[in-house]
Amino acid sequence: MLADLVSGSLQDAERRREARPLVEVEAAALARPAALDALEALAPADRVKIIAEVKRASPSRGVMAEIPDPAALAVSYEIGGASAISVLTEERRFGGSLADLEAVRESVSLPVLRKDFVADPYQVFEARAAGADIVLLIVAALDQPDLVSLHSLIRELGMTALIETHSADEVERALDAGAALLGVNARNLSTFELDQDLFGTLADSIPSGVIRVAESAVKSAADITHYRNAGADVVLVGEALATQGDPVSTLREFLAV
Ligand SMILES: O=P(O)(O)OC[C@@H](O)[C@@H](O)c1c[nH]c2ccccc12
Repeated sequence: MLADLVSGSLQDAERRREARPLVEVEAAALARPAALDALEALAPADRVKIIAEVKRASPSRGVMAEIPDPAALAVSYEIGGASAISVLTEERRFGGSLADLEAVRESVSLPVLRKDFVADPYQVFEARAAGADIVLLIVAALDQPDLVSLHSLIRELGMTALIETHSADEVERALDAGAALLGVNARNLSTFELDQDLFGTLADSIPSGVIRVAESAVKSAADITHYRNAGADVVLVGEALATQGDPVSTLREFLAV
């Protein structure tokens, strides 16, 4: 399933590349104002930080939120106290787009994360051209040389990689690749099963100095507390915020733990 998601994203990138060749996207990426410093925005603090996600749909849940105005949702996230905004740009199963990311970028002053199945340098240049500050790299979707080279490119463009893992081996690979912002996804992207305790199991193997991000499976403030107690510096929340009528108060409640 993960392989299908990656190949779908790559096919979509190929289609966009026909309309807009790499040289053009590269020029647009370099013309952007410098990326925001995500490591500073997400640095460990005496309170938990939240990356709030603009998420319409997922393979496991189907369509969950219409989100006619992703920029307005992102503004609510900023008002509610989020430290960064994640935008799904995967089109086929998550219903996102780079246009969503650009709209969000124009409307908030927080770092913005491109959440997609990135496996080709073209997608990294696209992310920067659209104004992303952070790019997700999923260890399970990449071999080690690609993980290392995509991470280098992300840094060369002044951005930060959120390197996502789902096992002890993957944490080791992320650290070998120089991860400074390391995510543990509670959801297995091949089976879609959730394991909310995985973060706690792996947290000790992440050295201090690396920002620890717990991803997925937050439904209530108690889940934020669960991750915080297990050592999370940052929690990434999608569905619980995107499907909420009042994301500002939900976020404030999540941040009050
Ligand atoms: O909606 P949730 O359970 O709060 O999860 C958000 C986020 O962690 C999830 O969307 C996600 C984590 N890693 C991913 C990789 C690709 C697509 C999506 C994801």
